[in-house]
Amino acid sequence: MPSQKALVRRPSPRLAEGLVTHIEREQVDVELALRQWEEYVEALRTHGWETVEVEEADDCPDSVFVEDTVVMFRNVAVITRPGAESRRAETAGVEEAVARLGCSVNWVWEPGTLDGGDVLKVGDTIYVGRGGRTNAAGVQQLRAAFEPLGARVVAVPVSKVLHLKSAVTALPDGTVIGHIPKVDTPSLYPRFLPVPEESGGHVVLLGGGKLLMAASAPKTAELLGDLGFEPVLVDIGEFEKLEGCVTCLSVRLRGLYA
Ligand SMILES: NC(=O)NCCC[C@H](N)C(=O)O
Repeated sequence: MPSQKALVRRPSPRLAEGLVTHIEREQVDVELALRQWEEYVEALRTHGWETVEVEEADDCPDSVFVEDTVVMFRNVAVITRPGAESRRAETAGVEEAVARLGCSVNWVWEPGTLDGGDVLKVGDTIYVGRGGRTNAAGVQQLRAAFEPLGARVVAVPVSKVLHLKSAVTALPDGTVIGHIPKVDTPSLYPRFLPVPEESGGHVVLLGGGKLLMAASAPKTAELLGDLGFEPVLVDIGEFEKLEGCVTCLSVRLRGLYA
């Protein structure tokens, strides 16, 4: 069976100070967040993923959103240069973790900025959101890293939400899903399915037809269940207060050369 590892990172005690850009700040309950994180990790494990914890970064409030710090394609990890300066210190621990797992490591360099939340892979197509956190140089550097490996990098504008994957993700059959009011250009995707809730646009593919989704999207879970998928719901309410989604709490590594 191919290696199925997922990187996760325990929330910082300073989580409540995490960045908020597009929504009103609400008080975060750090203890509840920790319990929600543990349940999220448990859901990954239950569905066949070996979780690997990146060393905690207690001084980085947003470090739990580990997806933003690294982008994987096959065995190659691109360590990002997060668009928010306050998040740049998060990358060192992630770099160490992926190197230890045997990944080939590459980097986004100044003046490039890129957040992993802006990168959506659908087969060999890599959509990259050009928005508040990812700039044109970041997009170019991602192209340079992954196109020689056989990927097609497609840049898409993001203006309504924090990251591309705050707007859209993809089902196992490649259909892109999103809540229309939050999606800049749905016509960019060859197959697009509108969903009734904003957080319904976020799915983590667990394998087979199983989809890890936020409990805040019950109508979308019903819609996708009715299409023959198996939603697995987790409550990530404390992370949603900081513009986090199910996708951003892990990085799945499927192409490890090990
Ligand atoms: N990929 C993601 O959706 N990441 C969420 C990051 C939330 C964090 N508070 C931030 O603003 O960077």
